[in-house]
Amino acid sequence: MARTLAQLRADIDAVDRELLALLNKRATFANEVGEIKRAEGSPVFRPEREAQVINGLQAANAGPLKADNVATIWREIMSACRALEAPQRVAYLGPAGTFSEQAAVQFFGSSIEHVPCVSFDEVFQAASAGTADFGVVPVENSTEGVVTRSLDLLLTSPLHIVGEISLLVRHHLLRKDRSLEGIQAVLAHPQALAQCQGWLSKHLPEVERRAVASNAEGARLAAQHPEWAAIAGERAGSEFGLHIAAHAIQDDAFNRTRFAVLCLPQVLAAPQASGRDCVSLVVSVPNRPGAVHDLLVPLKQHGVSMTRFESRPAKSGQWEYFFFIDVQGHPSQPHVAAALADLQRLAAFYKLLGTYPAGD
Ligand SMILES: O=C(O)C(=O)C[C@]1(C(=O)O)C=C[C@@H](O)C=C1
Repeated sequence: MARTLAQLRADIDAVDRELLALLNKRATFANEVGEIKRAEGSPVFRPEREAQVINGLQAANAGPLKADNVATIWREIMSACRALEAPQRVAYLGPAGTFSEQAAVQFFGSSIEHVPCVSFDEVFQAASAGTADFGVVPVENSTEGVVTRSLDLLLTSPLHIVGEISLLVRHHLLRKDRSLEGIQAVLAHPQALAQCQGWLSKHLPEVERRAVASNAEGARLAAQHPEWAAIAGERAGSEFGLHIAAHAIQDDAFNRTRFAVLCLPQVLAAPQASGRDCVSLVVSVPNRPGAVHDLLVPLKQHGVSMTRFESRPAKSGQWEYFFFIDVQGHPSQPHVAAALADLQRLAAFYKLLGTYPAGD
């Protein structure tokens, strides 16, 4: 005979008690791991280990839970266990409600100490000076291309990249009012204004577009000025009590932003190989014909795939460029190590930005 709702709920309660006991048992082990790490002076956060745990569980998952849900649940479990070992302070472009905050929480789980900053420069500063253990900054958007300030800061910063996360970015027009009537200015971060320019030109062609330090800052101001609207995500809307006057106004429905997770090498050295890794580097070449082509030859020769190639002016006034390159693999793999060594030999300037488990 089929069980009743009350019986099923009693069964769920019993399973929850078992899960709770098991989770606490797991947390006790993590605490012990924390003691060993403290004695060794080794880092608490081990992204490659977390990636292995999640990949292993997804492979073993018999369902009906979906693989994505397994990842989300264990990311939170490991976040809570990590916080017991030592709280991890994470800097990002604030205030509360930004996509950067969402990226930080999605990457580290919600058991972190938030360090909201007013600019990307301040995020780099916080993580370099030790006010935060990690920094999270956007590096690339699928509509607008690279986030130039982040790349410029990476070039000279002592921080290195230890992880990446990509978010689907949906921008809404947020306002005290639900209508588009009487809007005098639209406030957002310049990146968001650029990502929504098609919609703005069509629906609010006469309205001033005002750049502010972050989308959440725009939302905060729009909450105080009913004649202003902000472009931001849902998180910022609920944070500041705004309505969505127009939904998903970004020009590209699949608009994504990739964030880099940064820290000092003393906080966390390059993560070990997770099985699906990425290496980011920046190089420059002498200003002569064929130099860029020559630079890429070692990658082909050693069978290393390049997933990104971006140029930034070197600001020397000489039409010289820095090239930001991502390749697949880990330097512990001989073909990757050989390609990187050749690249380093050919480049006038070479800086390894980081080696980390590849994001989604
Ligand atoms: O295995 C470790 O090093 C742990 O500290 C345990 C644990 C986990 O909860 O599984 C927690 C934090 C680390 O980032 C990796 C994994």
